[in-house]
Amino acid sequence: MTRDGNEWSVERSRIADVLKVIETKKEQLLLNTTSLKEDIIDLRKKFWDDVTVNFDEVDDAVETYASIKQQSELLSERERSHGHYHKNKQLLERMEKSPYFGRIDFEEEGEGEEQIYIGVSSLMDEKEEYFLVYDWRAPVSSMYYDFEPGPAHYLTPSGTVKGEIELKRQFVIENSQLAGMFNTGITIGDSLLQKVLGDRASSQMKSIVATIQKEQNAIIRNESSRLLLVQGVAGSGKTSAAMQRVAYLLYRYRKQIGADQILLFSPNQMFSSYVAAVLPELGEEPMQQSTFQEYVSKRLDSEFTLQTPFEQLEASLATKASGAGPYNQETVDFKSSVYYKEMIDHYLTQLSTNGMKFRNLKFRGEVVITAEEIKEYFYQLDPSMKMANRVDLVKDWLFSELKRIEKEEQAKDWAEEEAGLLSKEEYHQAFQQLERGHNFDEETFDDFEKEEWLLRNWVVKRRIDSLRRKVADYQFIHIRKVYGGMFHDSYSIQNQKLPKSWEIICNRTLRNLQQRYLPVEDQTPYLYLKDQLEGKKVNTSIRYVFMDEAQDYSIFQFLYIKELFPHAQFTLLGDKHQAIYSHNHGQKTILDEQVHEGKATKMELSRSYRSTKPIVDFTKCLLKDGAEIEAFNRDGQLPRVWKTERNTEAKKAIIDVVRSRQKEGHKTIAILCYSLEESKLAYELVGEELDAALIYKETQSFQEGVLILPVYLAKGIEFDGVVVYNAANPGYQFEGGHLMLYTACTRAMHELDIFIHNNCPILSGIPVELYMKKETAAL
Ligand SMILES: Nc1ncnc2c1ncn2[C@@H]1O[C@H](COP(=O)(O)OP(=O)(O)OP(=O)(O)O)[C@@H](O)[C@H]1O
Repeated sequence: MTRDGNEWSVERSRIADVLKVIETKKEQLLLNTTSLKEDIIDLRKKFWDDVTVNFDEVDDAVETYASIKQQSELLSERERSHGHYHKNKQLLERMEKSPYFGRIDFEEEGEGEEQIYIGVSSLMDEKEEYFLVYDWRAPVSSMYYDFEPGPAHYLTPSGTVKGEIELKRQFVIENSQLAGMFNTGITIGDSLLQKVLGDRASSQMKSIVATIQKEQNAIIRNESSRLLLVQGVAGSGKTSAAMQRVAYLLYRYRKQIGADQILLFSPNQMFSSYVAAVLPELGEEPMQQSTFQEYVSKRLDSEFTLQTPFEQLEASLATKASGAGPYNQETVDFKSSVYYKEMIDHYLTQLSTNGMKFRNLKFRGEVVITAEEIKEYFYQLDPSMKMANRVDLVKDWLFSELKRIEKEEQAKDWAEEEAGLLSKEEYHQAFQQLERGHNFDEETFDDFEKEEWLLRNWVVKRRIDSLRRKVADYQFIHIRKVYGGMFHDSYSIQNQKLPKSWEIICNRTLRNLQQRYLPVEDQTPYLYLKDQLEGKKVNTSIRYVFMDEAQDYSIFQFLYIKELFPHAQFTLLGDKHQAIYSHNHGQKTILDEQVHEGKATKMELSRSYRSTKPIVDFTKCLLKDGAEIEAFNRDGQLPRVWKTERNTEAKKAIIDVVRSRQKEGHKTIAILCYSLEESKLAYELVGEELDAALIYKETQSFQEGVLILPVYLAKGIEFDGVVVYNAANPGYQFEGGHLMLYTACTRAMHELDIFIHNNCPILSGIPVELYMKKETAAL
């Protein structure tokens, strides 16, 4: 299509018309907003003028309360509307720059043809009669992503609408100007995608609404599955699809759910900040985000020193790199399995008749209720009751016992003494608290005896309340000992297959518990046991849970998370080829359908969009079963493998390579290392000269420039150029190590440079025509 052709001028003039409507709507909105703003200021100023305040009689007080309530409701309604207007204004401003990106001409069976323009939000004409632009999430818009010209259909709540797409067109509208226009046959034409994917990396992920692919659209709009599994190769758009799916669900169920009812479990906080801008860009509130580790810390931090997943990984990387084999692998495998969960369930059945461990309750340094008494009470309760219910009955009994003890203590000498020795501040505090609790009338504090008695009560209560809090928090159960009970000789595990190194596992677990150290593999099982005894801490308000990088969760972790959100539908997205954590080497991941016993729907994405074709062709050869990976046809240079012998040589080579990438215009360049230790070495070698940032903690945020970081911290993120610091690190050669190298190389969008300081068997299997061998002398 030529730029001066008739079609161009028709589309240009339509854009101009739509922009006029947007302008008018903006003016209208501004007018309404101004008057609303004035209303709000006025209401705030005169808030008390319209309220009749009278507390003389009960009836007057009720009336006063009602009138305050009415006035504040009016104010908050106005404030809400103002927020709403503000959001609409932002959307209109966004649409002003680019009102739409697609068009389909659709002839519905038995009806005339309609031109459907599609954009980030819908827009009606000035009379609010017909749509100038349809929201990309509207049912009719789905055809844009799903069909080429020809027969097409879409689903509406009242049934399927069939018809024919006569034309499908894409637009590039930048700064209100038509910059490109393509009629397209296939789903979403290559030209636009080429353009989008050729752009530079950014510290914030972008939305992909204009170029969503058919297979991604199926994930985004899936409504039927309670458990959706998405296995997608590196760069296939899993995270992007997840973000658009959140936006879709917020639109589809806008009357039923809000952004605070959607939760994304992300791999780390750097990733969270990377994806945070996508939903606001689409005019939606961001969903809740958390890492599983944050949840675990909240629950167990006060009881244990917790190992972080990164510490666990580092420990395992260090032993692999030294050639000693995976650290602690059998323990990790065992404790991450469903089998271990079943073992805990079995243990719980035993606990219902014997073996529970309780703590003595101490008051002023003396035991007032012994662990033995608590145990006796517990085991005389009906054993057919759930453990958690029995524990609650014990709690109620303890509360009543504490009441009795409180009374007894009030009569003791220490209470009299302590009441007599209160400081001025304490006395004041006691007076205020007693006043609040209506424990005395005005005369009481003038009556010496009464006052003394009240103060005695107060000092006893103050002390016993801290004990009450402990009881309320179930601290009377010695969970650490209960958990450890499974690893004692006295516990007989019948008919259960245990790992070969069971004895070592037992000793190590008991030692850790004694030292109050909880490694990652014990954290979820410990919480699971704790919840079975104390009652589950479920969250019923969350309706959708997304788990990105799902291959990094153990089956046990997933089962646990699933129980935490009983009313939620789950979307798990991940890539089996990027499973770099200890618990999933060679094991089934939660992306396997079999793990979910036929209750999951699985979708696969095999096309990679992030990297250029030469990079994808190279990286897929790092995998044994990479043949299924398909590259999007975007041109680029072959990856380069640089061989350096000595550190001084490597230093110069890496600096030169990074500088030449910068000269080519690339802004984010990552030097990816095997471990944190290697990252520190790399930083020492080239950090200062390249003005690079060393990323060593997951809490650091993602920024432009040269970054030096371990591969596992770069998960889910992408860079213009990637430099692999040393692909010959022995750790990569170990079982699962090639997946780390694969993860590292697939972070590159445009350029990939790999350094090897030695021979590198892992690269020897890659056909030589897929990369350039470089000697450093060539620099
Ligand atoms: N349909 C699309 N249109 C435009 N860009 C896309 C599309 N799908 C994916 N991309 C781009 O491809 C890149 C990779 O996407 P994303 O990070 O969502 O993939 P991923 O599958 O989560 O990757 P990984 O598993 O490697 O972290 C991003 O830059 C994204 O914008």
